[in-house]
Amino acid sequence: MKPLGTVKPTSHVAVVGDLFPVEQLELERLRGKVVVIKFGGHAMVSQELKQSFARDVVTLRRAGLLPVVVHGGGPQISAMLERLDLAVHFEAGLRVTTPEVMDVVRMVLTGRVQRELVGLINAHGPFAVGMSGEDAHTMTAVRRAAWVNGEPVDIGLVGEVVDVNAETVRALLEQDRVPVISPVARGTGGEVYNINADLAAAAMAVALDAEKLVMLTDVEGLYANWPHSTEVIRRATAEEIEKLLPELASGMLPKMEGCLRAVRAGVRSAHILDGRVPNSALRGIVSGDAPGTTVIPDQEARVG
Ligand SMILES: Nc1ncnc2c1ncn2[C@@H]1O[C@H](COP(=O)(O)OP(=O)(O)O)[C@@H](O)[C@H]1O
Ligand SMILES: CC(=O)N[C@@H](CCC(=O)OP(=O)(O)O)C(=O)O
Repeated sequence: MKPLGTVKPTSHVAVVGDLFPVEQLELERLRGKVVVIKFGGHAMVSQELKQSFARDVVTLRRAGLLPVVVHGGGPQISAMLERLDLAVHFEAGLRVTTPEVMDVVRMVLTGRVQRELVGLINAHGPFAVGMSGEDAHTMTAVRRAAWVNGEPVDIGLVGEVVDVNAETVRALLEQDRVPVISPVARGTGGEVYNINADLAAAAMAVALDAEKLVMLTDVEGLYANWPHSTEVIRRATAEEIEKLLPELASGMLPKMEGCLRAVRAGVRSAHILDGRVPNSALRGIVSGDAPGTTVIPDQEARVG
């Protein structure tokens, strides 16, 4: 198989010229490397932000990086469930997913959110190809519980990714495409599972041996002692995040678990970025000192 690093960079777009020299250097360093970008549903708050995200992805691709998008859509699923008079219920940040809810999850994620992002990216050229984790056995999952106060709670058709077949994604990258992946997975018996998008992005980053995993959300980063304070933890090791996990609530729990798993499994760094800020994906990826929260492997902290 052709190494992914041989994909030729195409021409830069204007915004690359606006980067600081140190950012240009980082962009150069990341050429041919995979960056997995998780675009959270809470960061998709306006058309301008979605368009800015799409432009960033195309800029990265044109600069020779290999961006892979894993999208969320939690608020969009909840809005549709409410319209359909179906219950919206989470346990430890994971949606309780009945078979009826699963139909809505699949419909909203793959049929709507993914289609919209693909359309926005492709306004710049034929880059994006949408796919679901179900396609070509890309993500295989087993049913999982949520852990609440140390006890397992049944949350229905929610899966844990146990295998990623990244060949289809790699083939798309080799063709200069940008894969846009919905967090839905297939079970070994053909059943369909709802996967938290942060954990799906982390599994994809590990399988693709990504250089960076970035997660765009609706806060500046991981707050210490939230909700009492909004002081952002700027940098933490995997070990430090592991200690914090039991204190974390709602959507931040799977996000930090995803960052932890990714850096423990070889991804060089994981970042929580404020997706409400235009160009946050591009700036966060090329900045030497990314805004938000950066999670690094334990050994890196010992070295540096
Ligand atoms: N320690 C924390 N720091 C920051 N946000 C937190 C923290 N704990 C919980 N949260 C919540 O997590 C939310 C982000 O997760 P989530 O709602 O799942 O967003 P997304 O759709 O981007 O995945 C924040 O809006 C905030 O309400
Ligand atoms: C199991 C589980 O909770 N799945 C999520 C999938 C979407 C998601 O994670 O979207 P965000 O990243 O926007 O939160 C859900 O149903 O909301």
